[in-house]
Amino acid sequence: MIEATDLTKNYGNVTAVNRVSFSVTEGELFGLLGPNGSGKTTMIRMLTGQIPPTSGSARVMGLDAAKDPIGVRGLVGIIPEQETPPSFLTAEEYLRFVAGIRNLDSVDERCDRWFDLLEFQDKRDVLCKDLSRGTRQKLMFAQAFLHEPGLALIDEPLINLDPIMQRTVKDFLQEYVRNGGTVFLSTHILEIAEEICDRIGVIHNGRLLHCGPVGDLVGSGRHLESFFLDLVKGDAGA
Ligand SMILES: Nc1ncnc2c1ncn2[C@@H]1O[C@H](COP(=O)(O)OP(=O)(O)OP(=O)(O)O)[C@@H](O)[C@H]1O
Repeated sequence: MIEATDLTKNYGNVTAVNRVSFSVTEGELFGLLGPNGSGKTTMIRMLTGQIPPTSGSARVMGLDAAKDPIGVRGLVGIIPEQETPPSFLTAEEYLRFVAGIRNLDSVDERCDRWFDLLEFQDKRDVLCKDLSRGTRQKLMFAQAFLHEPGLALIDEPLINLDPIMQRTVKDFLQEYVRNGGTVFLSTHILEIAEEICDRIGVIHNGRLLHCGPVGDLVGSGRHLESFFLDLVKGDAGA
């Protein structure tokens, strides 16, 4: 579903992502972990064709993300970091707007499913500008999955959600991959990765320091936190 080869992004003289290669296969829940400023958002932006790489390439669902960014965005679901829905639409109007752009059928059923699943039926007629941050995050979730994409790329999925809703979203993501979907998420919350991811990549200063199954760490009796801290601190001191 994702094949990144030597992916690199420079912003002026800052190298945000530095020759990163990895792949994600169908049905995987892959987590990209890294401290603040390590390159996670830049990586997701390149994978979704929002910004071109400086060098290297990314194939996403068979398309070159730099050469066919619109094609990629048509196929995948995306929840960008800190993005909020348009302030002048209600929650339902926004979902219908997305459904229209994506040319979806059964729009009533799709909207109802998401208002029910994430428990915000009572907010469907509220203007987005008047929604709480958590409810806006729910709406961003709904828009990303409305077309039932084969691959979803999510930047910090659980930020702003209360523990009950975090549980709902984690359960949903795990069921989604059990049913053949693929998820690429970025986070600096290690517990999320440890709990739900099949495989993790650890990025620091734009470089991928590690890529492997979470089960390997658990099997070796290590906690992700100590593994992560050793990797990142060791790299900082290198
Ligand atoms: N548009 C930009 N122009 C210049 N530098 C940028 C730009 N976007 C990101 N950077 C820099 O690139 C590096 C990686 O940033 P990025 O946002 O990808 O990290 P991140 O891992 O998502 O961080 P966080 O967890 O804090 O969201 C940082 O040094 C950041 O300051």
